Amino acid sequence: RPPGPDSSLEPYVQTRIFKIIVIGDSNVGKTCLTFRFCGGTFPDKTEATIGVDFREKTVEIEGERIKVQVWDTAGQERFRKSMVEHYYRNVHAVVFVYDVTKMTSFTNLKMWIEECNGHAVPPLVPKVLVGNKCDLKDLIQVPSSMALKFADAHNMLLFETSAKDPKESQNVESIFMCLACRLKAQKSLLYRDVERRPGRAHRLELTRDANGKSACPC
Ligand SMILES: Nc1nc2c(ncn2[C@@H]2O[C@H](COP(=O)(O)OP(=O)(O)OP(=O)(O)O)[C@@H](O)[C@H]2O)c(=O)[nH]1
Ligand SMILES: [Mg+2]
Repeated sequence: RPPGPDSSLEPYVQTRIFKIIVIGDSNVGKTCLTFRFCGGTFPDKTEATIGVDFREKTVEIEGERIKVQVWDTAGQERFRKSMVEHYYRNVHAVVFVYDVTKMTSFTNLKMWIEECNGHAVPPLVPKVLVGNKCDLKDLIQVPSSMALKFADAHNMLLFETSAKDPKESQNVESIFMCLACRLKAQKSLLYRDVERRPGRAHRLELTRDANGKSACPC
């Protein structure tokens, strides 16, 4: 049967892209965490990131394919200064990382949050806190209770992870999946899509409704 007028009502499937930036001191493990999420492995050797490295992974949430675009940023000031504006432009979510074995990487979070706030990131943009290198149990300097208090005060979820330990890979996955779920649930992104592509919003909405209940892991 040739396609009739009804074919225009078929749900329009478009892969949405969520831009998630990973921020924090140099050496806390941002590159390793993003590698673990996007590639599934722990890199043997890393160099300090210069500017930004992009990694991405397509995930499926409630039947919708979503491209999670991870921006692995540089922690060293000299490698990031010309890039900062690009990091924060149209960002959908922010991951702040510290190293549980290095107190200064935790106390510096204040500075990273200030930088983020200084770039007019809307309050609706979800932010999470990640304490990395939990496999180094004997070297822990930042107690969970302290990190939790900080996360609460800043309205963020806390994830304690290890990019290195394969047994923790599920935890690393849940950082990004949790954010992707929250973003998917946010109507504002839908409206942003509407602005860019007039006429297609209705079909996107149909896709959402058809998928029923949330499969969010958090
Ligand atoms: N034990 C342990 N080491 C880790 C872990 N994650 C990263 N590392 C090590 O920490 C060092 C720094 O990791 P990177 O991922 O390059 O750090 P970064 O935050 O990207 O650093 P910049 O790019 O300079 O901002 C490397 O030697 C990693 O092997 C972890 O979960 N456990
Ligand atoms: Mg790096």
